Amino acid sequence: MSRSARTRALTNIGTLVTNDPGLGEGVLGVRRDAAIVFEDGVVAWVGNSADAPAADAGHDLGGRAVLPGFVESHSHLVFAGERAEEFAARMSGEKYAAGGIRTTIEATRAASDEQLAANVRRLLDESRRSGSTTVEIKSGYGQCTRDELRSVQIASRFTDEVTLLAAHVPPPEYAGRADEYVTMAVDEMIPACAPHAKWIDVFCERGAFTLEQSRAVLRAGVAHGLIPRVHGNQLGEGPGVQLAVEMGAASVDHVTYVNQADIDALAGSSTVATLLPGADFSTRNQYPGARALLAAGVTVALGADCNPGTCYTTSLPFCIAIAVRDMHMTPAEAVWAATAGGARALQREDVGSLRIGARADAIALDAPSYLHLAYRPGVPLVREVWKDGVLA
Ligand SMILES: N=CN[C@@H](CCC(=O)O)C(=O)O
Ligand SMILES: [Zn+2]
Repeated sequence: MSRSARTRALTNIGTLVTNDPGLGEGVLGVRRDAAIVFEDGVVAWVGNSADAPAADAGHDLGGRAVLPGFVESHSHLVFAGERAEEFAARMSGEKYAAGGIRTTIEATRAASDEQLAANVRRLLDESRRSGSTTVEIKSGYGQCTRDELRSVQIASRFTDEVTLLAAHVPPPEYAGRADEYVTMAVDEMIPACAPHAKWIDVFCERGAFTLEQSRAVLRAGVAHGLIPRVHGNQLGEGPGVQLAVEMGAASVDHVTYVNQADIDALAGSSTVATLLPGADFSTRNQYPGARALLAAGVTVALGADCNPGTCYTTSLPFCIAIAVRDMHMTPAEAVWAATAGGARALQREDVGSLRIGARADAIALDAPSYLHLAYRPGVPLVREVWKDGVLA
């Protein structure tokens, strides 16, 4: 199939997930025996395979499933080194503590720009192979102006969804002086980095930053044109969810330990709850209460949260399998959360669905239905990935 074809028809699709209820059944807008046509990088036509219009290039899916590409709304790809020993110790009973982040700060500061960029490229390629076509990338392993600045600059070479994680954990030179670190971040780091980012993020958690410190960081980001998102309620109950709602954050991520007031606040807000079950898996944490959030009407996204500490996977299919098996989400809820949910968390309307006019970002599975993503855990089912209508 030519890469320069203007129109491409994908025919003989066994199950097509559109995420447009107007195009098919249920919230996933599922159609059987379907076809889809991409034109100039966007979705131009969806219908029955037998009715597919002529196109410059054709692709027979042989009954396989086609879905929107996954929208990964939470990843920490700018780092050096790894922490396999820390993981092994956890599996022998050690508890995860935010302080482990400092090991990666040290390695990241010591790495060259080229090494950091090569690591981002490697992980993005891995992520693409498991079906992610839009990926948010956070900084957060620099924690000083020089290293946060180069982190967001490197991230911005690869994605428009760059997050300045200005306050991840106080770095070693600010040990016991988190307030002073926040003052530095507000006065110096955020103004320097903001032109290279879209989002501002903070780790509001015991062992990281308090409510007041986190609020100050988010406010400084907003003052420099960034949109807030929050890491919160990962390791215990805390103020992260409420802060996210107060700030009108796009998402609050982790949301593992919440009370009814947190759920109610989220339900009455536009803040997405982004659940990261891979992190709970790799830290032997409890899983988030997805059913309670969904029952309250909260918008739920799923992210893979690739990072060297809590979760060294880029695989959203793996997270979908956990969400279904252990968090009791239905396969349809989990697939929606990893596609349309991720798009909501990034405030994007052009990705996360295959409605007419959406970006032609799609994946084909080596399976007849999206159900197999949970039914066949650990199997590399993503066979083809189209980005902007072109086979990647
Ligand atoms: N929770 C904070 N940040 C990362 C973990 C970072 C690390 O341990 O290196 C997360 O999303 O899980
Ligand atoms: Zn994170």
